[in-house]
Amino acid sequence: MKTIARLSHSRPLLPDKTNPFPFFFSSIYPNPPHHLPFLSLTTNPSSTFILPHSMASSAASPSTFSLLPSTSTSASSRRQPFSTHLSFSRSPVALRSPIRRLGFAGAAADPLLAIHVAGKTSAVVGRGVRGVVSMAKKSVGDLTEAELKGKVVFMRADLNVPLDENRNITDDTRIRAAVPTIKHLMSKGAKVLLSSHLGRPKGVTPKFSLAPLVPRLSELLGVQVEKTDDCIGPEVEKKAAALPEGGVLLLENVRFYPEEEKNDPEFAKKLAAVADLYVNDAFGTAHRAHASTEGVTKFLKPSVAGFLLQKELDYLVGAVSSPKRPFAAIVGGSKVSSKIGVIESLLEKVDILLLGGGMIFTFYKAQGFSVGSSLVEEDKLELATTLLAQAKAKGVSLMLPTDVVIADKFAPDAASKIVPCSAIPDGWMGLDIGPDSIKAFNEALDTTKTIIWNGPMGVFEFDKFAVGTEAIANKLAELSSKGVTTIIGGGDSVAAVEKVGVADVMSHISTGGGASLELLEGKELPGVLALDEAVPVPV
Ligand SMILES: Nc1ncnc2c1ncn2[C@@H]1O[C@H](COP(=O)(O)OP(=O)(O)OP(=O)(O)O)[C@@H](O)[C@H]1O
Ligand SMILES: O=C(O)[C@H](O)COP(=O)(O)O
Repeated sequence: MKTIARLSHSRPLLPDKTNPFPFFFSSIYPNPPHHLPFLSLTTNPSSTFILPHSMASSAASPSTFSLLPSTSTSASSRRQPFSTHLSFSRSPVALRSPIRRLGFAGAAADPLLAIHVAGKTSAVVGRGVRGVVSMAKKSVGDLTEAELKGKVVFMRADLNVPLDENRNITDDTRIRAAVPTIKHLMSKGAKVLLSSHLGRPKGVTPKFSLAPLVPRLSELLGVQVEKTDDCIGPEVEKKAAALPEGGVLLLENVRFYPEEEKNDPEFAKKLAAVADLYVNDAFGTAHRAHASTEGVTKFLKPSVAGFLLQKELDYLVGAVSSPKRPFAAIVGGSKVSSKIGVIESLLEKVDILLLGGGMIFTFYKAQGFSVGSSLVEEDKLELATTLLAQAKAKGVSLMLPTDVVIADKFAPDAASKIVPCSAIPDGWMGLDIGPDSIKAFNEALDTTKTIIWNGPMGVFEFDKFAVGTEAIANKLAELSSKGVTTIIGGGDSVAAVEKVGVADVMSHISTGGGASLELLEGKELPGVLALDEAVPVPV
């Protein structure tokens, strides 16, 4: 990960397979990675946001916003392809109030930051900012050795990894991501009860057992991990009592009990029964108010955030709340309906919004274009028009692709051609963004300092229609190496980035699909909210 290379720790902190986030062993980030949004931003409240010359000049001209076709309703004017030039109707100075660029001091001004975790407020101390208090969550890194040594820690991780038909792990990312927190606890002499769900079982279902994870966990942790056949009850009590300091006990799938997802307090109490304290590192499940993510905090004190949870929030909340600007979001995927909340929320934050994937055809149709047999959500046409108007009103440069790759059927071997987005023939469907759009998107991205990407640009599962998605992945990789903060938000976009082989280059790849979406929508995550507050730090 390139982020690591930039650290200025006095000791080498290089990532390896067992420790992808070595800098999180530092409890208060003495020298956090400088490209994290909250750290690279100025703390001078009177500073002026300066746009590159070309943008600043267009900023002076609000009327140049023209990413949409002419508002004329005449058929001929409507059939012109979209113009996609960039423009900013905001005044550069008024882009964001200064407080938004104050890193974690912005917590008081931005509710999103109120759910942040501890460990970095010191980064802005003494830089001329006064009277603002960070409302952060307590981190496992804040606990002293005395608070951990010999203590039984109930640690919730998201070890929901994909398994093949032979129950071999096909992607161990989530296991590796949990390792730094587990190792930290081990090194402090804690006894770790590791809890997770796998899949969505209805009752006890052997194929959803966590047993296949034991060898890989043991290998990554360098100790023999023991496993129980249950997650509560006498077996857990007995094995927990026999656990040595630094030992790890993997509890069976917590969702074998329906009480887990019901957040049943009695069940939460049983989960907590043998533990002294709680660490939540399950970012991927933090949007669920379940017994092991939320309920258990009522019975265990302290209840703190693990390093992975902390890192996810650092990037996803930090980037959205206090981005280095210009800040762009790329939103793709199949449906507008699944991304409405994300788009609406991002319109409040970003300077540039690029839309791709299946959802664009709903926007085209809303503008009066014929879209052939492309994916369209008829009941979202009005919404699409509203979103375009909202973008315009907020001065966000919203870009839709100007050309698309169309196919005669939804299949990997379909016949295909490139057409302007206004000229999709009947019987053809758009399955990718075209080369002109890729060029325009790349040019827009070249101007940015922070990029969040959620959702593929096309049907990337078919090689023929993966060009747009792969081009964006490569562009983000290139920009990452130039210091742009690049954040990939879960699910298919992560799969695409991995397919291209550039995952390691990105600033942050989220381990949470649903959780990262909810966070980007501005929703509060119950698994984070339930954790203890850090001691307020005046900054
Ligand atoms: N033009 C298109 N027509 C139909 N389906 C498309 C098109 N472009 C992309 N898709 C499909 O969209 C799916 C992803 O959409 P979805 O809304 O699930 O995104 P997502 O999974 O939420 O993204 P992420 O996981 O990154 O958040 C992919 O399977 C892809 O094939
Ligand atoms: O895979 C995920 O997104 C998380 O593990 C959460 O799983 P869930 O959607 O089944 O709650």
